[in-house]
Amino acid sequence: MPLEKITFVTGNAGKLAEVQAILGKYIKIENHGLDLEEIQGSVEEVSAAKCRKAAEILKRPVLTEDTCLCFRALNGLPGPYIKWFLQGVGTEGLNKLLAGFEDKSAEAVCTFAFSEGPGCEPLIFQGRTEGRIVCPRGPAKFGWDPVFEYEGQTYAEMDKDKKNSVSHRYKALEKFRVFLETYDKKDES
Ligand SMILES: O=c1[nH]c(=O)c2ncn([C@@H]3O[C@H](COP(=O)(O)OP(=O)(O)OP(=O)(O)O)[C@@H](O)[C@H]3O)c2[nH]1
Ligand SMILES: [Mg+2]
Repeated sequence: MPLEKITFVTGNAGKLAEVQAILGKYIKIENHGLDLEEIQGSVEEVSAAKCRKAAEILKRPVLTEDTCLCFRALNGLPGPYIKWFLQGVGTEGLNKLLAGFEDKSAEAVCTFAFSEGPGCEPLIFQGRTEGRIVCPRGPAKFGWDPVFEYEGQTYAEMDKDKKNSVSHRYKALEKFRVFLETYDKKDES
C-alpha cells in the first residue's frame, strides 16, 4: 500500500520548510529533530548512515538529508563540511575562499536517504544544481543562499517558489516523489 506519511529527520528549520513546500503536497511529512552523528565520508555514505540510525531509533519509515556545497576550484571542498565552513567564516568568508581563483563555479548537492524502517537498507535520491559563488546578495535567511548564484539570481534573491523549482533539494525530491508513486509498502504481516 502507498506510504501515507513519512518522518523527515532533521534539526534544520530551513530544510524542513523547503521539504514541506516541495513534497508536502504529495505525502504527509512529520519532523523529528534527532541530532544524528554525521560520519566522515562521501555525502551518500553520510546520508545513508544518518538514515540507518534514524530508522533504528524511530522504528518507522524515515527520510534524512545531507547537503553539500562543492567549489570546483577547491576540488569539491567544502563539500559535506559546508556547515562547519559556514559557521567558521560566514557567507563573506565563503566568497573570499575563492578570491584567488578565476573559477567561481560551484555545485549544490542534496542527498536524501529513505529507509522503510530498522534493518532496511536506505535508498539514495540526489539532486545537483550548478551555480557560482558571488558576494552575498539577498536576505540572509537560510545558510549560504546569499552567495549561491543560479542564472543571475542568488538563491536568497529568489522567491521561495522559484528556488523550490530549480534547487538541488527540488531535484532530489522530484526523484523521491517519482519513487513514491510506484512504492508499495510491504504490509507488516
Ligand atoms: O543556503 C542554504 N541553502 C540550502 O538550500 C541549504 N541546505 C542546507 N544548507 C546548509 O548547509 C549545511 C548543510 O549541513 P547539513 O546537511 O548537515 O544540515 P544540518 O546539520 O543543518 O541539518 P540536518 O543534518 O539535521 O538535516 C547547513 O549549514 C545547512 O544550514 C543550506 N544553506
Ligand atoms: Mg547535519
